[in-house]
Amino acid sequence: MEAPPDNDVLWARSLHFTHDDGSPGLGGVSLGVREGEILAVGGPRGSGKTTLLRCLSGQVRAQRGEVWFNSVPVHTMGPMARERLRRDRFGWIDPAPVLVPELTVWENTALPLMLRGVSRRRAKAAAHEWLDRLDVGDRARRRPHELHQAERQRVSLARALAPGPTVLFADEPTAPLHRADRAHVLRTLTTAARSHGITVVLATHDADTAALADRTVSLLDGRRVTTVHLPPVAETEGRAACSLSV
Ligand SMILES: Nc1ncnc2c1ncn2[C@@H]1O[C@H](COP(=O)(O)OP(=O)(O)OP(=O)(O)O)[C@@H](O)[C@H]1O
Repeated sequence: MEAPPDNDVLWARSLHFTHDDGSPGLGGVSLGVREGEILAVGGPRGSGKTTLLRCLSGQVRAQRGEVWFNSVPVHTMGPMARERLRRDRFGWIDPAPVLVPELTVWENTALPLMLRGVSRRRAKAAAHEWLDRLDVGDRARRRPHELHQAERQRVSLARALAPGPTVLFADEPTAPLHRADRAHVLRTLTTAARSHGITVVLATHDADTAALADRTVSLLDGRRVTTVHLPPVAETEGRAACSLSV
């Protein structure tokens, strides 16, 4: 088994994933993610972005291929070890906010920290700090149903960032937000990640979102493709793009 390059925090080789019902998910994806990098995973709906993030974060195990985190093989870990890795080192943001309805906003935000053994007092302070940064500090004592969808998604971001994950996986994190909100939340997310040295793997089919990343890898039908922009040939033909499997 060949070990991954030292400067890649995440490294995957030839991931093949088929869903339980036989639907193809990934058809041999390889990639490396450098420490502190913000990597966008682009591609149209159904191209395999979510499946790739789930394999990289250890939520599911690819049937074939390898995933390494900081030179440790994830693909050979059992479910408990993968669960611990996700709890201690990774953060996850879903396209729609998933919060515990019975807990207040600050309790939701503090929860991952407390699960890692941080005291309630310190977890509360960190939660408030992140909620303020994401402009929802004034909602800290409310319950999720009292907030707008966009505010709930900001809380999800605060909850994912508060424990300072090594890698944050964000699956279309601004999908439920309006355009103006989207830009602000994304800037906050990328600025926070850069200033705290958090590596981000961001699934998106939105070019504006991908533009905030350091690099983009594109998927099509569960495989990596390279998008080539061709220069305009004639005024009437405009600009063209095509995708090549690699
Ligand atoms: N739980 C599942 N069971 C069966 N097939 C699935 C399941 N989840 C996804 N798929 C299929 O796997 C393929 C890849 O889906 P995936 O959600 O990874 O793509 P995506 O690029 O994230 O799409 P989207 O932008 O719509 O979220 C699609 O054909 C999809 O229909």
